[in-house]
Amino acid sequence: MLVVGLTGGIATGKSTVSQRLQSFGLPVVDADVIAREVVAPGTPALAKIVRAFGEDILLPDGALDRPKLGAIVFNDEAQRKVLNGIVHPAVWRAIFWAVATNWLAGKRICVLDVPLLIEGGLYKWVAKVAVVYCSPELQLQRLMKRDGSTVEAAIARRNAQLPISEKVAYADYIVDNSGSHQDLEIQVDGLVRKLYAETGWTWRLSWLMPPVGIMCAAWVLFWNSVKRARRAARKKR
Ligand SMILES: CC(C)(COP(=O)(O)OP(=O)(O)OC[C@H]1O[C@@H](n2cnc3c(N)ncnc32)[C@H](O)[C@@H]1O)[C@@H](O)C(=O)NCCC(=O)NCCS
Ligand SMILES: Nc1ncnc2c1ncn2[C@@H]1O[C@H](COP(=O)(O)OP(=O)(O)OP(=O)(O)O)[C@@H](O)[C@H]1O
Repeated sequence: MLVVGLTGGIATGKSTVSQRLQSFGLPVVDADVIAREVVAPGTPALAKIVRAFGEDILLPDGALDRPKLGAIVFNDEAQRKVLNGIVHPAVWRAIFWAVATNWLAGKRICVLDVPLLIEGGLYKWVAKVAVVYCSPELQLQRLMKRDGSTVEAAIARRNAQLPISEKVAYADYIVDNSGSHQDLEIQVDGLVRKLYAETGWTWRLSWLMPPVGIMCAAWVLFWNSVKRARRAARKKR
């Protein structure tokens, strides 16, 4: 399976690209969605956030007050590091399991949509890196329009990441999103063709993965039951 890291700067168009990739049937693992799931009410990560940032960081219904936490961490690097230290390990773990699941399901390609792919070092673990690019000025305009944010808030968010001009240095593929939505679609279609060409012939063996996965799971269950039986026998003696 070809694992592709999809990244870019904030609001350069990753989600728009990943929607198009999904329309071709490619599985996309979205780190932003995972980052929300791992801080849902009742999770260990949310408890740690409350310990670090105080009870005030929760809404009356117990959910995380995201705008409030955003206002803190996007204006204070030290606080952002604290939050990243809590949330990122859980996100990386969930991404690992999502990749493993797609692999066992015999998928030919798996795309990881991760805003902090470069900053977090995950780019070292993927076969190919695709960077969605647009100029910093256009990025700012799109960010303000999408989030209805002030120029100061948008700049603070943009500055919390490696500049897009530095991210492109890590790219195997650059998706230039400086034009219209239609221009972007043409580029993504080209990217999909290149990715399929990259998978070579080995993916043809991927139909083996589901039965192998089932056999592995059966083996784990069997081995656990053997261990349980041995423990029970030892207790009797
Ligand atoms: C600070 C939080 C609560 C703000 O939530 P909010 O709903 O306003 O933003 P959302 O999560 O939708 O993120 C929007 C974009 O901001 C950027 N961003 C988010 N977190 C970070 C961060 N820690 N550092 C730099 N950029 C970030 C990404 O480009 C992301 O796509 C939230 O972003 C968060 O929990 N961030 C830490 C987890 C993280 O790093 N997520 C990114 C994927 S790993
Ligand atoms: N080619 C384009 N022309 C005009 N607007 C665009 C274009 N591509 C994306 N946009 C808009 O720009 C905004 C940001 O795009 P998108 O949400 O896909 O970015 P993102 O990189 O996923 O952002 P984030 O890092 O916050 O997750 C959205 O409102 C989107 O509709």
